[in-house]
Amino acid sequence: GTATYSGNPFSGVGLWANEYYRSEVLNLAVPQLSGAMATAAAKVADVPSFMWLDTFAKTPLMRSTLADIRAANRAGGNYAGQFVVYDLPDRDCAAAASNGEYHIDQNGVNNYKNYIDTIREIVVEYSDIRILLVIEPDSLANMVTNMNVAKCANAADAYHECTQYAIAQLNLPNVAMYLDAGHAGWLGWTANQLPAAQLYGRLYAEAGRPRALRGLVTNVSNYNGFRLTTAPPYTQGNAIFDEERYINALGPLLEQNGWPGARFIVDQGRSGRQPTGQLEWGHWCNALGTGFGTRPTTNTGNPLVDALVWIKPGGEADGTSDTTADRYDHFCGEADAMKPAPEAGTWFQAYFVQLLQNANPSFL
Ligand SMILES: O=[N+]([O-])c1ccc(O[C@@H]2O[C@H](CO)[C@@H](O[C@@H]3O[C@H](CO)[C@@H](O[C@@H]4O[C@H](CO)[C@@H](O)[C@H](O)[C@H]4O)[C@H](O)[C@H]3O)[C@H](O)[C@H]2O)cc1
Ligand SMILES: [Mg+2]
Repeated sequence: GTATYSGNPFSGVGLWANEYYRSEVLNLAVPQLSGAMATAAAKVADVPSFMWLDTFAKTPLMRSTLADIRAANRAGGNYAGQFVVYDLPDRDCAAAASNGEYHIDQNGVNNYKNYIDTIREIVVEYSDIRILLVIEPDSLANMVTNMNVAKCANAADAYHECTQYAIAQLNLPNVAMYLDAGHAGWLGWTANQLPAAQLYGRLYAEAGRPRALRGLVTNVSNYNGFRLTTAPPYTQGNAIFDEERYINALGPLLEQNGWPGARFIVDQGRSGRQPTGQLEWGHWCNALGTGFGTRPTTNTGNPLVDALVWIKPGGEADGTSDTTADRYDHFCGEADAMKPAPEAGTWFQAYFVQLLQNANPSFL
């Protein structure tokens, strides 16, 4: 069947447009639009994107999505599922907007292991389907650059233990995993490249070079171009001003630091407009001047890059702009952050409209 694979796990399968995002677009976005915008918006629902398992309560959605895919494959399809594993204890340790349900000082590591065990059960139940996994956005990248942040330093051991547990438990024949590696404006800085390569290489070796661990994913929930000819102004003279340059720099360092053959996928869901409206490269929250980007494809033009994909579902907020909220992060209050914005992960209609208006290729 489609499940087992060799080489690029994105080759030879169709990607699935899951019902969760389809429902947001068709039931939340489209009814607020009319005419050509409504017609264009409905097309977005057909673009395959990753489903975020950002709470334990959403794990049943993984099962229902895989049941949909099984039915489609039985009817002649050849679809794979795409999911984001995202529930570390003390999650998003350098920010506030996406803090999660589990806490290290409240049995968080054991809760996380139960979350992973649940996902493993579902993967085994659907061993007839190829399952493409992004593992824990923002976690390891924070271990590279934010050990000066108390919450990150305190979370380091738990992040390491939980990541190794996830890799081991999800190392299954129908799975391909990509570990989060920030983006060009994060780990692409010269000072960060080698420490990043050493951290990922060590993880890969410690994990025993698991077959299902295919490589790294970049630009999750960020807005960088994949292949630009002009450096955006906010890239501050960094020679690594797009994701391809970052990957071409990191790939060889991984080869030299214990991870030969690592491959990459890149989030392009919100990268269609370059330069974006960001005033600073580090302003990650609800950035102005962005658009839906390249539709998911394996036609990347780079042997290190398995696919360009949509990981952060465009239209779901990055964080609330309500300064009185528990999870308020000052980055969501910046001049280049769209306001008013709802809590991370909830529907942000004005942002969806911005992405649709600026989409490249256009949906209009
Ligand atoms: O001129 N120079 O030579 C020079 C050298 C070094 C410099 O330092 C670098 O500056 C960079 C900023 O330019 C920093 O990158 C930012 O780091 C933040 C985390 O700390 C990231 O935030 C995350 O973003 C995620 C979505 O991507 C959110 O989901 C998540 O919640 C959120 O926490 C930003 O993206 C990312 O852009 C680097 O760490 C820092 O090392 C700077 C200049
Ligand atoms: Mg985030």
